[in-house]
Amino acid sequence: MSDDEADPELLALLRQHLQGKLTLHDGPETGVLQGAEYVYDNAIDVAIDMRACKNAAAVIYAQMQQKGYSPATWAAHELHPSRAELGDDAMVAFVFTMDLLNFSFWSELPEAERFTIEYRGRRWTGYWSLVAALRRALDEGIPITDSHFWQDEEECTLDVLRHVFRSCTNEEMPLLAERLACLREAGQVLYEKYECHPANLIDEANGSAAALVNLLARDFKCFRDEHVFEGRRKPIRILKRAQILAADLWACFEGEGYGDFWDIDKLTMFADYRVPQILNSMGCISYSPPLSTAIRTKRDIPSGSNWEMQLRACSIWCVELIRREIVKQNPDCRLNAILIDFFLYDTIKEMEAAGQETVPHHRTRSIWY
Ligand SMILES: Nc1nc2c(c(CN[C@H]3C=C[C@H](O)[C@@H]3O)cn2[C@@H]2O[C@H](COP(=O)(O)O)[C@@H](O)[C@H]2O)c(=O)[nH]1
Repeated sequence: MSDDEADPELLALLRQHLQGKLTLHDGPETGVLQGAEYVYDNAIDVAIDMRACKNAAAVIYAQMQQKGYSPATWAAHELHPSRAELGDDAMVAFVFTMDLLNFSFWSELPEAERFTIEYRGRRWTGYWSLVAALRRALDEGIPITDSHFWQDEEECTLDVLRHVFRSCTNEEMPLLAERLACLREAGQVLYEKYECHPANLIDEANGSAAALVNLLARDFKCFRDEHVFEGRRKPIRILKRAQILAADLWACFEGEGYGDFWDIDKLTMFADYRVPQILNSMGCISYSPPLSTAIRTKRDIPSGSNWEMQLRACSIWCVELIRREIVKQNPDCRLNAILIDFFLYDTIKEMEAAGQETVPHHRTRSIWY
């Protein structure tokens, strides 16, 4: 075919698109948003306040504009390593390891006694303690981001992991044995299916964030964050760490190379224990009296329970409604659920640091978030 003859198949696709018959954004779906809406439609303990969401949309958008929120915000955090520092493949391995273990840092101990990592002369807690511990391990020559190491039962032992995550207080990192199990499983799957390199997983997703999320949920039990809701045959997919892994890659590679996903806007908010907290403090979601009491008295809310599923799924749906409201109020804006989520997480952490938390976050201990 000479250069000036267009490919008939391409012409047919173009014709369908122009006739509105083909949304070029077809492609893999994760099903997370649909499941979140289903739970919201059947929730009785969590409600969404549309007026508060409209107000929140305006406030969030204004502050995100003012702070210039963009994928580059990720690398702006002083503790996140940069691509330049690590190189692309080591950066992928770091982000993969980080989001494999990115769960359950909360503690009931006072600030001075809770699990804390000392690194570069500072004390890091919560999510940042994970980032600090991984960087400290690499500085110490421990190959904590190498999947061969994860599989080596002589080298990568629970005691070595205790050393990697040693606290400068008496409290051990929560769920340490579970974290070792995640590393072991991921090492095994990467060995069996992806020649030991997470970068091969990204290549397999072929530029689709939804496909990457689905591959993670399909091949790794420890990423398969899905739970039965009210006996429904199909489990509800939340996939928080699988989604935040795709989002962190997109952000740290600023949408290029290993972070280049054509469907990145399909990802939803990451249902953790911090964003529901700020949504509740902004009045966007509210709780039934029993659930509200359970959260305010810091009672354990079991993983996969009806209350917990409502909390997580309604938060996902609430952020989607805020996102739609932001787009309605600012038609040309390019914000997606990821950047709104990152902003909400960072904001509640600033509020926590300033002692301005008005409601506690909910207490669920699990490997999912
Ligand atoms: N939804 C959502 N959840 C997030 C994050 C992050 C950090 N992301 C960084 C990357 C870009 C952003 O700008 C952030 O700087 C951690 N988490 C989750 O929160 C919990 C940790 O809470 P705490 O113990 O208080 O630090 C735990 O479940 C963890 O998985 C986020 O962004 N969104």
